[in-house]
Amino acid sequence: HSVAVLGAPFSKGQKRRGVEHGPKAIRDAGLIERLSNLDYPVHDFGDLSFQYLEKDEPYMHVPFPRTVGRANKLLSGAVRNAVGAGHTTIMLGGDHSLAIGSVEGHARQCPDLCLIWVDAHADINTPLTSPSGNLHGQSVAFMLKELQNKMPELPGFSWMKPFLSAKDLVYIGLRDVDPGEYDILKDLGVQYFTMRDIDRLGIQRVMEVTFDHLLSRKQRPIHLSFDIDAMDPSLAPATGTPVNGGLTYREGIWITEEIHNTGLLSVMDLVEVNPDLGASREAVASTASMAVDVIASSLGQTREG
Ligand SMILES: N[C@](CCCC[B-](O)(O)O)(CCN1CCCCC1)C(=O)O
Ligand SMILES: [Mn+2]
Ligand SMILES: [Mn+2]
Repeated sequence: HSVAVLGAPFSKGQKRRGVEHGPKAIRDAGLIERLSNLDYPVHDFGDLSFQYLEKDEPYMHVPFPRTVGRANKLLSGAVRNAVGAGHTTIMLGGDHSLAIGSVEGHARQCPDLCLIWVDAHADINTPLTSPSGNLHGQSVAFMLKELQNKMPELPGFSWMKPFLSAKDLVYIGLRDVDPGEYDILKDLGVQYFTMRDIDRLGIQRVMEVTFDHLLSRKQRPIHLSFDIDAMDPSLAPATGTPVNGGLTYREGIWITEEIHNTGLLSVMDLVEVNPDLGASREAVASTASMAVDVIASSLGQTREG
């Protein structure tokens, strides 16, 4: 079937400028050409245009709630339409707050989806536990039904309600988890693999256990939300919250090859590429190239020809 590419140039889920240029950096690294070499039609939907609301006072210590909420409402509709049209959909961020709209829109079309979150961070703070207030560190908390009694009514988010169960989520690559997030992960019994777990088990076993956890009872659509900061900063330096000790190139590509081989990938986010944060043009180019390799591998590019 066909692939849709959707650019989401948005940055208000966090405070560092530049991540809104992520989609352009990934495209400039040759994404469309690389996908066209694979054997299905590619539809580039271009970039969404987001409204930046001028009057958008913080709620508690959460900045830009209305702007982030509105952006995700728009993105939700776009992803829902792309999936509904039969496309495997690639959302290019932009910061990780965009996963709220991407996964929500996907879930409206595919309510039985499961979510694989590849990231150095859990992004599961509530507004009450968040150390920064930044919504890119809270995306998963907005999705989970089990957390709705812990979530305040944020202005800008009345268009959605939680839609995901904790058992339908697996994390891979965690290495910078806040205390409040750790408590939530333990309380909810979320399945997660830290970089230490990957060192102990190896990435092949991690993927076997991930698919057993998510797919053994029944096959269903996969939403892959891939934060480029899951990769080691030596491979993806141009990102807002780099953390040492990340995935090797081969671990990252093993993850995406195995997800492709399930035949169940339905929507993928590739977020947090910030071309303004590379120390050199080479650093930006290697980060964007890493993003293209992750996406192409998720869509069937192989290392064996
Ligand atoms: N957990 C953090 C980082 C969120 C990163 C979002 B992502 O994954 O999309 O890039 C805070 C991390 N931590 C705060 C204390 C000092 C060290 C960093 C937060 O701000 O919630
Ligand atoms: Mn993230
Ligand atoms: Mn991250």
